Amino acid sequence: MGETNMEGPVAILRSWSVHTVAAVVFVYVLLKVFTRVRHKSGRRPPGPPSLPLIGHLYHLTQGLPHHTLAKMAEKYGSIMWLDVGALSVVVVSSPDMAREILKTQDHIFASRPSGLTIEYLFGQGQDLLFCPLNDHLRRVRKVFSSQLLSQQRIDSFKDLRRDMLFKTMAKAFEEGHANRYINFSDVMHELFITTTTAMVFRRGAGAHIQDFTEILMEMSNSEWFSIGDIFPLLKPLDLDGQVKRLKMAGEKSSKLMDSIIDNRLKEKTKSMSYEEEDFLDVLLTTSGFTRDQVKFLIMDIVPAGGDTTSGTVVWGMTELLRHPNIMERLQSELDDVIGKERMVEEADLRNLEYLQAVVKETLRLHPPAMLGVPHSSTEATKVAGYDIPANTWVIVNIHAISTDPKVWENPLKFDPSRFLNSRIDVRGQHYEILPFSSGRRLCPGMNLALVSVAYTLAQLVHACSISLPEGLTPLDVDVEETFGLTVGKRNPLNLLLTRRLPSDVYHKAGLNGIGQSRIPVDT
Ligand code: HEM
Repeated sequence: MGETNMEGPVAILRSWSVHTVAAVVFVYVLLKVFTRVRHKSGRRPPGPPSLPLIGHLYHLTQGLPHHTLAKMAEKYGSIMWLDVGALSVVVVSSPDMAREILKTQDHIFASRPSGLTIEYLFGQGQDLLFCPLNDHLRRVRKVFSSQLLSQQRIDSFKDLRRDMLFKTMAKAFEEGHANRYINFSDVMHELFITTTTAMVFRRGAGAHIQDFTEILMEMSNSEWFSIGDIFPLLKPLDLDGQVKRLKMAGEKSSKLMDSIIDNRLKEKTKSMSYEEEDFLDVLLTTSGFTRDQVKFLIMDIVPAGGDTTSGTVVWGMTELLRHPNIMERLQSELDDVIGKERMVEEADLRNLEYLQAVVKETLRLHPPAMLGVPHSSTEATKVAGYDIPANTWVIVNIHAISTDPKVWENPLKFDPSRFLNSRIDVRGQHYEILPFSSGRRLCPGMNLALVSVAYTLAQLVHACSISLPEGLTPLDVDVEETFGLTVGKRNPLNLLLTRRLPSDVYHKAGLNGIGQSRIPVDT
């Protein structure tokens, strides 16, 4: 997902007219009264001093929010209270607090806040990502785990993942052969968006990929919250133009999805085998989903699965290039287990212990969703002795937890060996590291993501010689971040990829020479 403009609301505040200011003062007075009533009952968690009207919004616009909030937690504690306009937000930053939210009181905190993005793009949460805690959520999650993202289904896309990666590698070799560097972040982004889209529409997506990608870009430029969410009484004024933008994106995506669904329904799909079914087939044949719900669910999958996975591969490669000794150790493991006479297959992954440690360490230091996805409380409750009202937003600072010096030795050091012979895993059972979160909202794409990241990194490190642009050393590879719905690498990672294995190995694997890989799907 793209970079979110966290300064948006602040820029808008600067450009308000006299009428707007009058409206704001009115709202402020109302809010003051409202806040007093709201705060009267109960003991709130500690938090920094807040500014009139905007509350703590100011703090969230300073620097990268996951770092800012982690710093604030050092001062105010592992459970903090923030007022962002009319929104009440609790931020938790320790394994114990995460366990309380995601396990002990998961039945209360597993809902989602509402907001304009959710209202206009996802039919008030009829998708999965933004669905509140209700029967629809339980039903959708069941379909995702038992059918859409079951292990059997993930395996059925094995050849697709391999062919897409081979196609990408063939193109990169062609560039490498001509001594041209590739922008690795862009190449991985394209690989995972196209692979995920191809899983959704295995057949007939080609003509729509461009339109689909444009809509996704518009969606990923949306903010979690807009002026209308922060100050609900200003919603009708649409000061940041968010409602207009979201309405347009919603209509565009609905039209596109209608034409794709109409075409699909015209096809005869009855004789199809399990291996040929794509996500769209599964959703259309699962009884009980309305056409709109199918559309919203499809619009969840590509953004949720594409940028997170590609971002993890980019961060993994970045860290390997910064640490040549770790890269060498991984290469030796691959050469020992696979040899140099064939390419990596997904079945090999379980035998690659150091590779798995590299993936875990990458997800510890660079979880793509550093602040997860906001949860919301369905009823008033107590956490650590503090009173948390119903409808409070809850943010789990995944980054703060997995770099907490009380939990991790040398927390900022990239050191995969900390996971060798360790019982700690990234699958939501250990609250010290929660890249996929935990509990009722645990990422349903976790198994797919883990196999995709491990396979891609293994294949690239084993089958490619990877060089930095001339004159650059490992010390020049930076880890500067952007903040958005996912946290990406700010500066491009330019790389030269050439072949590392004997030529006939690529030929035997179907990676037919330079730039001539077979193209398996109609994308
Ligand atoms: C490295 C890759 C990935 C990471 C780190 C990741 C992480 C996350 C996180 C932190 C959440 C929020 C959980 C919560 O609210 O507590 C989430 C939700 C979700 N993810 Fe992933 N994800 C990844 C890949 C994927 C993939 C490949 C898919 C699907 C193809 C996917 C689909 C979803 C969906 C649909 C949700 C919403 C679940 C719900 O609200 O109940 N994710 N993911």
